[in-house]
Amino acid sequence: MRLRFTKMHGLGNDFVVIDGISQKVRLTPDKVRKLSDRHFGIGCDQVLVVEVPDSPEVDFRYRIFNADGSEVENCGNGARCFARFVRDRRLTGKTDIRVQTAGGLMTLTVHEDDDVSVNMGVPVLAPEHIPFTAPAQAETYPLELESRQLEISAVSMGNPHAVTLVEDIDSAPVEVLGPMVEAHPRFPARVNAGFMQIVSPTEVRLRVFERGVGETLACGTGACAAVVTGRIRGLLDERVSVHLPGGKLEIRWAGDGEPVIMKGPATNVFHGQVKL
Ligand SMILES: N[C@@H](CCC[C@H](N)C(=O)O)C(=O)O
Repeated sequence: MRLRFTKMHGLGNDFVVIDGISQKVRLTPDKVRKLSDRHFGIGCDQVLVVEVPDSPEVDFRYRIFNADGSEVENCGNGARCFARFVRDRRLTGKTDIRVQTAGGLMTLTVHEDDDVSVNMGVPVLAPEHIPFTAPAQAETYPLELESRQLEISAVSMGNPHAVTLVEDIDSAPVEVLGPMVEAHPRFPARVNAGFMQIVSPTEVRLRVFERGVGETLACGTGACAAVVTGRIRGLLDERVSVHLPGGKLEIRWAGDGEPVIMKGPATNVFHGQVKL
């Protein structure tokens, strides 16, 4: 099977994006791992597949696969790249695009400057829906690791996130704690592990150890989750700049019951064909 693809990235969180409308795409976890491999494949954090939606009320469905082959519910940077992909390939002429993912519906807006805004939906805090094992919903939860206890906040942005506050993001042991949090038994579907340094009420620094990938240069849903948890803890304002290793995202959250809005870039790298 030969597939046309586009390599894209959102702040260095990189994707192989495949048009599953004009070509037949049958991905297995093994094929996703091959495409994602940085030595023997194209290399990416996630593979995204654009498909015809189930309902005429939305414009597209897009599916998200982590580099380890697992299919997941949501991807913020991927959503922005998806929006640019369907516009650039003229799969739609709309500037407001409605898309269905395994995590729910999203609306994306492509701006004149090519940045994309995404309505990421209302964050979910009920532990059983994250999913996270806890006796009751709380702002923070103690999480026992082998060597120490962390104080985490937990939220779903369609996909699960645990966020820990750190003093200094540069020296935070993300590569050690990240895998322990990701695989913690209290997160039955595993979890994306974010580490956030608060710089001011309008500015944070963030590193994310992503479920199914490892540490990435940026995580869109992770940035939304970090701002939601920081707001709930009374540490952040409504509009926050999130500085990730790969660049900056603007996140807005008005609070309880409101959707999170994310704005940032989406970049084409190259087009190609691959034999699977
Ligand atoms: N990079 C993404 C998140 C991708 C999915 C995540 N690894 C998961 O397993 O939930 C983003 O920008 O949000």
